[in-house]
Amino acid sequence: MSSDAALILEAANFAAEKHKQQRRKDPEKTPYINHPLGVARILSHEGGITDTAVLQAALLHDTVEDTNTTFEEIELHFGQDVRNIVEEVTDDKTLPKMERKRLQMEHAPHCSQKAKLVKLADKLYNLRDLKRCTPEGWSEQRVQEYFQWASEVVKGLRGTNSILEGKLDHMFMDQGIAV
Ligand SMILES: Nc1nc2c(ncn2[C@@H]2O[C@H](COP(=O)(O)OP(=O)(O)O)[C@@H](OP(=O)(O)OP(=O)(O)O)[C@H]2O)c(=O)[nH]1
Ligand SMILES: [Mn+2]
Repeated sequence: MSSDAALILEAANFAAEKHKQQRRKDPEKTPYINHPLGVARILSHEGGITDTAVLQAALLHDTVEDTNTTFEEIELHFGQDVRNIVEEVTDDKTLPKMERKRLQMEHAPHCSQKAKLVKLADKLYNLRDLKRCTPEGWSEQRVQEYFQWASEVVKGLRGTNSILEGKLDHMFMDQGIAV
């Protein structure tokens, strides 16, 4: 096996252990790990990304935000490059939700190219997931507001990967949002 494949599997396994108690918000209660795996897969299979640190960061991108994982732990296991990307895509969960949403819009244009790639794939996965089925307790209006907000964040991520941006644009247009 190539050493890059081994590094990627190590990140997948780390994320699986960290997210093991967590489920998605869909009625089926899909295991949460499906999301980071899908985000990494979008980058490799759709975006053409082969950068190992980006694929590892995609697998790990919600571990600090949503589990007891620390940035130090990420750095120890996966190095500073991966830690930096994960740090850039992690929301501060101690802030109120509206503030977190506003900060994502504000920070997006200032992210590194590697962090922008993870953010584009994260949004693409979540929007597809919203189309697949509505999370429990979400109204149609909340779904539409998520699309609207995501389109604002994606505006700040443009010029990074034309394939992913094109697919996101199709989703926004499909939803009646001008891009
Ligand atoms: N579409 C969808 N999303 C789900 C589902 N289960 C969990 N999520 C997660 O919910 C988040 C979006 O829901 P919100 O209500 O807007 O945000 P919050 O969970 O952070 O409060 C995303 O977090 P995130 O990945 O950190 O991205 P971001 O949207 O916060 O940038 C997404 O991964 C599901 O079944 N469908
Ligand atoms: Mn995510």
